[in-house]
Amino acid sequence: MLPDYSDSPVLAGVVAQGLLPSKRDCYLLAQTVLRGFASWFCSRPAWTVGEASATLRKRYIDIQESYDGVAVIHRGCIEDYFTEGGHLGRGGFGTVCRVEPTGQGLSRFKPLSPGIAYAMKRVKLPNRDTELESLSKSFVNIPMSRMLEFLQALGEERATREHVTRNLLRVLDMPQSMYIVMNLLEGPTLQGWMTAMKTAVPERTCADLAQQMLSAVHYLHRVAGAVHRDVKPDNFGFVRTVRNIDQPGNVQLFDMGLAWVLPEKIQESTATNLHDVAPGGTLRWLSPEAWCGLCGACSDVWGVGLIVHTLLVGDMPFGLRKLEEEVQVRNAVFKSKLNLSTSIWRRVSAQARKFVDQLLAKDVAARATTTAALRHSFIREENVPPSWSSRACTENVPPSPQSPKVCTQKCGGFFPRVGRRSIYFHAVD
Ligand SMILES: Nc1ncnc2c1ncn2[C@@H]1O[C@H](COP(=O)(O)OP(=O)(O)OP(=O)(O)O)[C@@H](O)[C@H]1O
Repeated sequence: MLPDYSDSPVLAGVVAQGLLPSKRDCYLLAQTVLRGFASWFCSRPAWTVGEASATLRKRYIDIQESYDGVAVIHRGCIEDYFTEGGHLGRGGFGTVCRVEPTGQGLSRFKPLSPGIAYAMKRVKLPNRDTELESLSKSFVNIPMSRMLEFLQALGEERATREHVTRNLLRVLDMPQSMYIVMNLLEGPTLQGWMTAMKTAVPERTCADLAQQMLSAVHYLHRVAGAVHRDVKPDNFGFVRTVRNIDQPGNVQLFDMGLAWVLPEKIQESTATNLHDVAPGGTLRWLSPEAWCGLCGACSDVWGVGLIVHTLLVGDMPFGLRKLEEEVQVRNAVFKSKLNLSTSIWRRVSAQARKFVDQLLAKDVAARATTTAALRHSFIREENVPPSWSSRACTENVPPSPQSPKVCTQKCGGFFPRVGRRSIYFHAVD
């Protein structure tokens, strides 16, 4: 639709006075109309639902025929199916709340069970192709069968055992929103837990958490056939409330918002392959290859490596914690060397150091695959010392300027809270 220019001052003045327009008025009028047309023409793609966005909607509509985990409803009647029971969190892409299915919800959506509370995330469906770029463009490009395999893998009970939050249902509320119904994580996020920690984590606990995180990304790569692209402590959550630092319990990987579904599931032989993807992730948690617009299974391994480094010594490598600017972070990732021989690291076992070194190899060919990492002696419990990894080093970790509340007021905070929000950004060449 063309914009309405009838309220343009030139035209309004001419019409109001009942005068014939002068040559100058005609000239101004023509200019206004031309300018209006030009701006309409330039902004046109932003007004239309792009082809890719429309394809995505159509794919979900088609898939509901063959898969119980996808359903389409119209005109905002989600409240008929779910009762909201409190806000759980908000991210850059949506809000999450606790819900329980109503009787109507239970009879309409097969994957749900009575008497169980779930987490439900509301995401705005992309209206433009530009928004789709960083979100789920891969959904549009892969064959339908792969999209279905991905959704099914996230919906299986096995996902829970492999430390991935189970996505039971995607409800498309046309045309605006999508609701993702997941198993409810009752404990804090890994970042929340780390931030509230008064002291360092025992090495054995670090190994246990590392095993769970690797198992999650391994499942996503090998069974669902996707790369997560946003592995960070904010995207792991404890299934239950944490009571014991030695055995904090099970964590699960959630937030598949940036997951990139690949045409083929990843195997050991393709675990170091890199794919050309739309850039996306969280600044300090980006792998070296992500800065070049590339991504693969190894990029998620890098994310786990950063988390394990932080768990073991209370700080991120390469001085990342203190960096704010995109260019500084990029330089640190490319130019700073991984230093595992500082005084704080000398308190950590040799196998833990080797493990971190292999996960944070900048060259993807040298970086451990998930299979190799899961077989590492650090992960195997009998080899991990039960000692505190670096108990005496709390004073070396200044409170993060980004979380003064948690770090300074509550407990002095051992772990920094850094770089929380997922972003789309343009990688520099
Ligand atoms: N299954 C769940 N159970 C309990 N809480 C959850 C669950 N999923 C998400 N949350 C809460 O909601 C918050 C936001 O969720 P999520 O990270 O998926 O949103 P996002 O928009 O993708 O965020 P980000 O910008 O960090 O990528 C989380 O930090 C967490 O606290």
